[in-house]
Amino acid sequence: MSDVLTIENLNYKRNLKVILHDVNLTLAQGKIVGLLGENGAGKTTLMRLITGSAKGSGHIAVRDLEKTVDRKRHVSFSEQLKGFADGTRIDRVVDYYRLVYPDFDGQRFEELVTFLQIDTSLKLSALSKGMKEKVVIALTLSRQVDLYLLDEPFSGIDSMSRKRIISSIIKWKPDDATMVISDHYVTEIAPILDDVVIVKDQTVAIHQAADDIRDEYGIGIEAFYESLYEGGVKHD
Ligand SMILES: Nc1ncnc2c1ncn2[C@@H]1O[C@H](COP(=O)(O)OP(=O)(O)OP(=O)(O)O)[C@@H](O)[C@H]1O
Repeated sequence: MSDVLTIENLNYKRNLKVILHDVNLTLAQGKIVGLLGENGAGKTTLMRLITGSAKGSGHIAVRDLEKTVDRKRHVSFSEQLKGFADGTRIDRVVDYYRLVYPDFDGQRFEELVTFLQIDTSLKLSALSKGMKEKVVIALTLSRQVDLYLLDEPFSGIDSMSRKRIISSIIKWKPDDATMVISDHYVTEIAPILDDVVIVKDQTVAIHQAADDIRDEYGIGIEAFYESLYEGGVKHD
């Protein structure tokens, strides 16, 4: 399996404050990756750096391509909806996606809309937080790319909808694409994760296969994650 994402010696400061330092991370093709860390750890920033909407020093390559324009072409990032005015109808947003992203798959979007029970005639302003999140997920997953970045897709989402979203991720993720999902909670996504990446102390502190964590420490992902904030993990 080849690598989808390679990050080498990435550093990023904002107003002289170090936000992320010495980040090294390689993600293989076909994985579902949990990007975990507490509030303000730098998860969103890391995603912005990957797409090129934030610029740091170091190297970031998606499918060996380093130029921002190439990276944007191969990455579908959930944050992109932020640029639309509140009065925009969902179907107008979809028109925009069709126009701007040649890889946008309208058929796949229709399937997701049905599955996630979205009414596309509504304006963004008429959507609840959870509904908006579903729209973002449908749009993000409807592009055909190598790397998907979902930033906290479960915020404001009730538990039935969470289950649906998790099912949609499994169902619509292309086999050879990699999906990074950021969250503070891991309970619900833990069972579907292949890899766990933890951002702590302004860097990627841990990147391990989920199965290895279970084997090595004899505990689940959630307990492992929590133990990092309680003075480290203990081996069995
Ligand atoms: N626009 C900004 N201006 C100044 N500092 C910022 C800005 N955006 C983020 N930061 C800082 O960068 C750091 C990382 O923030 P980021 O949003 O990436 O974290 P996060 O892990 O996604 O957090 P959360 O889980 O709360 O969304 C924080 O210290 C935050 O204060």
